[in-house]
Amino acid sequence: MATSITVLGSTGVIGRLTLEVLRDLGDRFEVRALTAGQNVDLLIDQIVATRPAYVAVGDETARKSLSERLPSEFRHMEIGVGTEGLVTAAKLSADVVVSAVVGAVGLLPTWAAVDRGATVALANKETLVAGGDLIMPRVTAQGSSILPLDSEHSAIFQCLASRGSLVGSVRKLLVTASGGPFRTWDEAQLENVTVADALRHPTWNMGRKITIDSATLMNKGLEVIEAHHLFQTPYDSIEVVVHPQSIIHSMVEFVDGSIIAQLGPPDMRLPIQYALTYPERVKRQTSSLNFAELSRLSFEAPDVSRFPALRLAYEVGRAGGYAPCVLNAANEVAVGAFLEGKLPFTAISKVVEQALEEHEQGMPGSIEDVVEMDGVARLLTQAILKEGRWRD
Ligand SMILES: NC(=O)C1=CN([C@@H]2O[C@H](COP(=O)(O)OP(=O)(O)OC[C@H]3O[C@@H](n4cnc5c(N)ncnc54)[C@H](OP(=O)(O)O)[C@@H]3O)[C@@H](O)[C@H]2O)C=CC1
Ligand SMILES: CC(=O)[C@@H](O)[C@H](O)COP(=O)(O)O
Ligand SMILES: [Mn+2]
Repeated sequence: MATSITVLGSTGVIGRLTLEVLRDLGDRFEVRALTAGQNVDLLIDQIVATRPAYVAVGDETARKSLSERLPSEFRHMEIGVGTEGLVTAAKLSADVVVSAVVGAVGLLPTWAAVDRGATVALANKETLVAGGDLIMPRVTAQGSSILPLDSEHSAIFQCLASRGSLVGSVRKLLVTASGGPFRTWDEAQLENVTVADALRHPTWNMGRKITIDSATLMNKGLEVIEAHHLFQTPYDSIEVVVHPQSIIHSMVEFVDGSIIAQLGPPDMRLPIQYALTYPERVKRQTSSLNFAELSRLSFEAPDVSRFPALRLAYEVGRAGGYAPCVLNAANEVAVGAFLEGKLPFTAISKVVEQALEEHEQGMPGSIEDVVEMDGVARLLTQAILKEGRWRD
């Protein structure tokens, strides 16, 4: 019988690659539901190609546009809207939910999928950053599982899959980072970064928000928190290593000093397929890495003085409570402002730091508390931007 699958964020970079991998895998999968934000044209193509039972879009305007333009044979389809539509999609009885929306909008649908014991293939790291302390125990309680799609976490997952003894054998996780487009830029150059500069990632082709996060190293910070939750590893045992070629996707050092690394070309179809077919490895038409041509793999330490977002992420991870949720929400707002040309690049982490200084401390008791704090932190960050308080 085919495995049923729901893709949240099917019109994004990861969503599109997921559908490509599913197409290549043939009839072992069937699509149950798809969700998009605003890209109705692409969603219509995806509906025609995969024939889901349910779809959802970001808002009422997108719903109206979709229902008017759907080919007649799909006119009967139920179309969900907004967070409610995402949650409905996640609750449908698919075996696997690919969580590939961007941002904390993924919190409630990812929670809904976990809550019904589904397997979640997780790209949406913001959800785990904001709500990981509640989500991971829920995964265990509900018999759900989270399979990482993020390349570094897939790499670590693959390294751990090959270890002999499970408990206590890991010394540290080594999370690799490309260093982003500004790895070699000095502080004066960073003051004059343009949006186009920041969107030019050296090794990966990704959505706009994560591309900016890679440029500030916030992406690596979010990934450290993600690794902490996924692999139940203390922050002192998670190290970031800058590796500009993005060939080693991460490594695990074991207590005997041995290190296992996962390597491959920078192509997200690999971790996506690994999660979807886990624990099987299925043949793919890919070219092998040519080590003679690669010639050099290099490594350096991250510079948290030029890229303070990474330091902030370690700090909030260690602090716990609402702090990681606030960091994430403030970052989403600040990155949005940068992309609109309203905030300098170097101000992104200053805005986040200011929001962390001003926010209310505390511990969320439920996922709804996290969603509420996400909203509060966004309003706080907008006020910080409006009043320029990040300059203080
Ligand atoms: N791209 C990559 O290589 C990697 C991405 N990730 C993570 O995966 C996630 C997705 O990244 P990526 O695919 O690059 O991002 P994209 O921006 O390309 O895609 C985001 C998806 O989310 C949808 N979306 C955005 N906002 C909303 C909303 N408010 N309501 C409903 N749907 C919404 C978009 O819809 P639409 O386009 O129709 O508006 C789109 O389908 C992120 O969390 C990212 O950090 C992790 C590792 C690698
Ligand atoms: C493909 C992927 O997993 C991204 O998260 C990638 O790692 C971003 O690159 P950086 O290492 O530059 O953040
Ligand atoms: Mn990654």
